[in-house]
Amino acid sequence: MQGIRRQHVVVIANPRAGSTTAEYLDAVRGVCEDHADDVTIVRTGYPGHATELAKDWVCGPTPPDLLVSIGGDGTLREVVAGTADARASRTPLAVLPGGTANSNYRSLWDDVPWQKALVASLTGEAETRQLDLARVSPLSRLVVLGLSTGLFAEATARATVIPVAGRPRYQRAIAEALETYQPYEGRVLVDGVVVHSGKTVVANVGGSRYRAGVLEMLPHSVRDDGLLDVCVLDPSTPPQEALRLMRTGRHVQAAGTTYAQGRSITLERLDGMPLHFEHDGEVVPSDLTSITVDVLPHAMSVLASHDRTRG
Ligand SMILES: Nc1ncnc2c1ncn2[C@@H]1O[C@H](COP(=O)(O)OP(=O)(O)OP(=O)(O)O)[C@@H](O)[C@H]1O
Repeated sequence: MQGIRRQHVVVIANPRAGSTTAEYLDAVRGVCEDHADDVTIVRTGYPGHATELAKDWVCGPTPPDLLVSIGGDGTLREVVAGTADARASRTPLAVLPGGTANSNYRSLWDDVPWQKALVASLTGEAETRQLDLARVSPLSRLVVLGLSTGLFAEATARATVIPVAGRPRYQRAIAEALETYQPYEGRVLVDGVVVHSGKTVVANVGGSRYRAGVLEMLPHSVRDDGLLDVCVLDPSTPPQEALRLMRTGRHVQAAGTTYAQGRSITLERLDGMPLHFEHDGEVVPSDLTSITVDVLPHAMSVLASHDRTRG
């Protein structure tokens, strides 16, 4: 497999994502042209466009032999939504960073320089992994990276108006959210069994070990084990301290942390107020007080590093 040459590479790029610039896309084109006969770069024009483009390319008359997603975690979710139903196409998918948090990129490539990931994807040196996805019901939304409630949902909503580039934007958003945030009365069930009941600072289901690019929220998560990981924090450990520990995954040993794995995770808010949540970095408006996240085992085929440390 090593040293193959691609015939046609299609790059779907979100020019509105946090770090996708014209110069970056020119550089990507240059690297692709060293290893492929034909390179097409298509830019998204509106939210949801990446799903349409991905579906059209992989289901069309001339599918590429490599599809590349450039943008952040939201862009990748849109690309996967377009290709997951068309898996018969078997078009390999490569992920490059181009967003703000780029948590998927970190999880797949351990943040190596993008050139290394791209060359490995072009030449066949990368490993193909069949990652688990998840679906949120009753909304029927596909989740790639992970889903969270409480503090993280609040911070994600704030992040859109914070004029700071890159991962520090989410750090700032979380710090701001902490100033006014109140834990909610919640319950979490894993495969029908209650694992948490009471004050809830944040519940995170995934997916990726990382959220916001730097918080190792799910340090035990393996993305192709057919299971979802869930981590819930209550206020026993002050959230500021829990977030500090989370940078190295040590929050799982802290007081008030619940960590579990299963195929179906139900998140509830018990005080009658809507359960605010985000997934893949996008806040989902809804009046629901309860949602269930079900694993879709091995539903996403993606190229990744052989050398990643874990997950
Ligand atoms: N041409 C466009 N104009 C406006 N929005 C767009 C356009 N194309 C895509 N989008 C939207 O941009 C949003 C943000 O993209 P994305 O999440 O990839 O970047 P990010 O927020 O910078 O990165 P991350 O999710 O890694 O923090 C997506 O929700 C997508 O729907």
